[in-house]
Amino acid sequence: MQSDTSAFAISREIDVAESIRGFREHGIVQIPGIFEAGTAERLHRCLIDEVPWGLAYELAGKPQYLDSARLAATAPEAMQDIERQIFREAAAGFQYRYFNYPILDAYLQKWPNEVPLLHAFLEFINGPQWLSLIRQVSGIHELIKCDAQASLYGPGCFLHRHSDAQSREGWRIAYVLGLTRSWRPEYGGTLQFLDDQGNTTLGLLPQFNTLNMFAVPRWHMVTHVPPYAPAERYSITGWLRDR
Ligand SMILES: O=C(O)CCC(=O)C(=O)O
Ligand SMILES: [Fe+2]
Repeated sequence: MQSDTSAFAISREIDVAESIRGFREHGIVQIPGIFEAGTAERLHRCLIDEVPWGLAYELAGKPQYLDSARLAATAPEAMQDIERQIFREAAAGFQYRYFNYPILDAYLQKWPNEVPLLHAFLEFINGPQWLSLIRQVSGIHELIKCDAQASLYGPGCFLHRHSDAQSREGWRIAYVLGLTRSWRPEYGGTLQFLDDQGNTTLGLLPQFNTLNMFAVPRWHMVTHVPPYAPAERYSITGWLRDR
């Protein structure tokens, strides 16, 4: 831990009591205006300008990652092949396709194209201020750490229904820090919660400087972004863990 985390300021205007009530009642809560405006702005600009996005998807149940260098070096025909495989598996079962930057992996493995602001952010959300806010809102006092990835959903991106059931890894809460401006429901990218029958129980539109957090396991997905969407859905997401 050695980054400068002073770039990050949690808003003093959060309605903590209302957030506690919401989480207790629904296991899901949305906190608008979570950071001071300058913090959100800086993170947003970083995602737009500085992140070397790679492509995340699965093949035969195994996570795949084409990092930004390999993505740029993959010939169009080879890329079409990959996209066909992604679609084939999407039609048959679980699949996802979105751009991401795995902040924790990059941090631990000291990636050469590291993004210093995101590494500082990872340290900040593992610091006392952030963890105590999340413990307070969730009532889960055993939370000890938090991982993070930056994600970008543009046209053709989606994340199929899953529940984040990884209690052996210590996953207790999933969070999504929305850093998306001017989104419309027609652009997809909605974080949908589902019941056991697959009915949508709640859909959250991408927002700017808004924190979604929910107890896991719980069925959820990110809806497909159509080819005509003129915007990109940016967020930082991860899980809060008790081990
Ligand atoms: O981006 C989102 O809204 C949710 C992401 C998610 O569910 C996941 O990464 O497991
Ligand atoms: Fe998830």
